Amino acid sequence: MPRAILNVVQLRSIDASTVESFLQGLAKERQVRFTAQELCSFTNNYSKVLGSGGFGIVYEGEFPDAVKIAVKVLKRSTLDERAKTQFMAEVSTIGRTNHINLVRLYGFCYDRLMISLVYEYMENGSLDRYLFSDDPQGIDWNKLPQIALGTARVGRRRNARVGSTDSLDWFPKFVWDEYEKDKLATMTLSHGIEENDREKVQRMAMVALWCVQDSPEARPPMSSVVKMLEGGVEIMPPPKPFHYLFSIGGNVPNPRTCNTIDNSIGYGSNSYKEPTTPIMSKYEIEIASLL
Ligand SMILES: Nc1ncnc2c1ncn2[C@@H]1O[C@H](COP(=O)(O)OP(=O)(O)OP(=O)(O)O)[C@@H](O)[C@H]1O
Repeated sequence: MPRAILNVVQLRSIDASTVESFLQGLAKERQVRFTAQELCSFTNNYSKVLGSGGFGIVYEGEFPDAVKIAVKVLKRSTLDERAKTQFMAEVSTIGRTNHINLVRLYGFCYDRLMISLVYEYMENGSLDRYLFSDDPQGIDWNKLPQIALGTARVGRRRNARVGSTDSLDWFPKFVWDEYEKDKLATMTLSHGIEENDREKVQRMAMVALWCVQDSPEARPPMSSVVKMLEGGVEIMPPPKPFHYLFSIGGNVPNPRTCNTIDNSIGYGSNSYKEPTTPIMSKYEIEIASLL
């Protein structure tokens, strides 16, 4: 039978209800705004808690087509400017991000009763569970650089939570102290890191010290972080971070006079000035590359 006729026969065998349900499925896929009632039904009245974070509680749920979801209900008490900004930043990524290393945001609810974010469900929970676990079966030193690299690849901007100290935890300061004393190698040794992983660990520590510079301007863009983590470029010695910790009132290093990592890894000052909207310039997450 000629191919064209075969196609017609095959098309005819698909009945109208199949097409209708296919179209309804598509329409559903595009729904990004949900009502509080819909979320209540998807989560079976918020019956299963997956965990909680700084902004609220995360519940397990399921769309009517059985796709599993995680619904983060933002706490009313934390709905200050910071939470609202985070909400808008997250919502602004809908439809713009599709990356293997990013949890997909399916949609949101924003109404009188609640503000929530609806995410793709992660079967294995969150990364921090593995990063901070003492389980020897956890992540090894081969996997960790891959995770760091994957994370760096999805971002374009610098690590720029200016003024935020919640993630410093003083381990970075300890790492700096060791680095300054030229004792990074000893530090890796004392932490039981095996010989063949030490170079990787030291490289990651150097990149991390660049990423936690006081001044956002002094931090490398993610494209450079990727190159440094990949090992294709020499990592210049990072300037001293956390100046405010070392000397109250001390001078924050001037990024323009800091050690010019720019030249060594080939990014110029132009990349700092891309035109974006204010919300994007602060929060944009872009597909830097697909693995
Ligand atoms: N998409 C998801 N799939 C499965 N579990 C999730 C998902 N998102 C969050 N969780 C679970 O809920 C917990 C809390 O997540 P949440 O994002 O609120 O915390 P967080 O990472 O501390 O973030 P925040 O910076 O908002 O406080 C996670 O540790 C994880 O166990």
